[in-house]
Amino acid sequence: MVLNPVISKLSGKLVVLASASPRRLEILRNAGLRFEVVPSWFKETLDKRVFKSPHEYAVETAKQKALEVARRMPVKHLKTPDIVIGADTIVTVDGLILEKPVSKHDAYRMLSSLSGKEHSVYTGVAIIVCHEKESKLDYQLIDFYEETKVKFADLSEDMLWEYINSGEPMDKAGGYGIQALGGMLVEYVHGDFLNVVGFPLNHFCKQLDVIYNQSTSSSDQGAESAHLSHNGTHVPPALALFTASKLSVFDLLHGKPGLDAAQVAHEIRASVKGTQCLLEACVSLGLLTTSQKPVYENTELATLFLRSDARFSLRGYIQHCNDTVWPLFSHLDSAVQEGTTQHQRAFSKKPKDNSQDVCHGSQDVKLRFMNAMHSIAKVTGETVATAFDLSSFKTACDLGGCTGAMAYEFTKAHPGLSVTVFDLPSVVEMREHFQPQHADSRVSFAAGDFFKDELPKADLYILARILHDWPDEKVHILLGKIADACTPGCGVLLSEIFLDEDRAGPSRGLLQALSMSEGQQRSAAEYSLLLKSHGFIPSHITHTHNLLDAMLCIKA
Ligand SMILES: O=c1[nH]cc([C@@H]2O[C@H](COP(=O)(O)OP(=O)(O)OP(=O)(O)O)[C@@H](O)[C@H]2O)c(=O)[nH]1
Repeated sequence: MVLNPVISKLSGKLVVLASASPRRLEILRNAGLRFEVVPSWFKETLDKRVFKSPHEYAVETAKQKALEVARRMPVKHLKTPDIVIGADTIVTVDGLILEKPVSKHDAYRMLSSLSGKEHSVYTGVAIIVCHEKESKLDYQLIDFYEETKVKFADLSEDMLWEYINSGEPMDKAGGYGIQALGGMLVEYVHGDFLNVVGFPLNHFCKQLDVIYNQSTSSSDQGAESAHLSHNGTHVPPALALFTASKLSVFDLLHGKPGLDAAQVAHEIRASVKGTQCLLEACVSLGLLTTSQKPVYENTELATLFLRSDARFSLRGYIQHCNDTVWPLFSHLDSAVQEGTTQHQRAFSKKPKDNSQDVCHGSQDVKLRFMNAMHSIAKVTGETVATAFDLSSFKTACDLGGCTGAMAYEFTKAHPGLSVTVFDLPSVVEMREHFQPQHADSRVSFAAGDFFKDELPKADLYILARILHDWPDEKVHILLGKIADACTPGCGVLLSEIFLDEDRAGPSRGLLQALSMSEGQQRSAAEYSLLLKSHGFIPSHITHTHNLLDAMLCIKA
């Protein structure tokens, strides 16, 4: 019997479990999944110090385990799997990561550090969806982690050694097996039990659901996805999101959860039939939930990211995508044929660069653009600001820092740092429209054009989502100006999407490049080369699992 309908959708596909763990095999078999087991040869030796948090280490290890198998199979097994699943379980206590013990003494060290305390168990999971393209492996990666808290009773020396001598600890993270004798050591478990055993089944099924629903909604011509379109053509999921956001559906349902379609239609002044279709589409995309009646409520995702007043609201960015990015993409065929941006076709006007748009656009256009940048900076700011130890820098300048949302994250994370936001006069003028999350006198604003004017003096220059907008010639002008303003020891903190070195991903960067703007997406090595040519030596690079990656470079 298969309880989860998504598991049954995988029948007929070559699903591979890249794990030698008998527990993972059992958990997935019991769930009705049919798969082959190909244990990964990836050695679990990643440097733990480069990960900001333990779960990032577990996710990266899971990803490397799965990728090793996905890459090996077409060569050694002469078949390309459809899906490869990798996982890695770790235990953390007192800031330390515990994996499988290497000896009895190591098991003793681990178990005695857990005695009488609560600890966290993280399992990182990577799902690689593989495709073969011109006999090369092309893949989509989905990764996630689950945390479970476990408390151990006080363990006497006798108990500890008896347990260790049973042999059970040796192949288990943290040196215990909760599903067997180790269960006797445990006072309580908060969270998913199977996550401790080695595989978060519930979270996995939810992720499969997302993958399955996304792929059906983007490839099926089924009645449901064609529902909203009058001519019966396919409606991309993004349009339902854009429209619901524009009509303030998520704000409405946050204030008044549990309205039916007619009530929502009345409030947003739309037709009942159209609203019904829109709400149903949003449910299918995981943005709304519905009940038997049927009435509608925001999902957690919508509450976190789609409300206007949410801390991480993406509403400004969604509106920018709807009004500016989407019209460009609706001429993608011409963009690809001509290799140029489609401003002329989409907006009946000549393309302008970003700065000109912000300088010369109407008040509305400027505000919309700033809103979009503000949304992204709020969502990514904390991750970028905390990516590196910046304690040696006292002053920073956030070039093109717009509303200051990123700068406020930097001062919050680094008590000794002051940040000057440097942006075009028209942007600095309008920043008052955006309330900072907390007042901070260490953030100041200066107006100017970073290509033409003198840059404010600083120890550290922040370039977050700036360089991808420009071709190499312009990047050299800007980096040259920064280099002139820097003395040895000063730094550049660059934050962008870093493309894989083989340019096989991530797709969010490659898809963004399709807008054919003046700029270009680059890999970490390509950015490093540009920076090195101005005397900046990369000291740390991090792939953050948030929208942006980051690199810290120091002036030699
Ligand atoms: O309570 C329990 N906690 C943990 C386990 C088992 O511990 C291991 C964790 O190790 P890892 O994630 O590195 O996985 P491996 O066994 O080495 O297999 P891979 O081939 O996937 O690397 C895991 O087996 C858990 O099941 C347990 O059994 N109980």
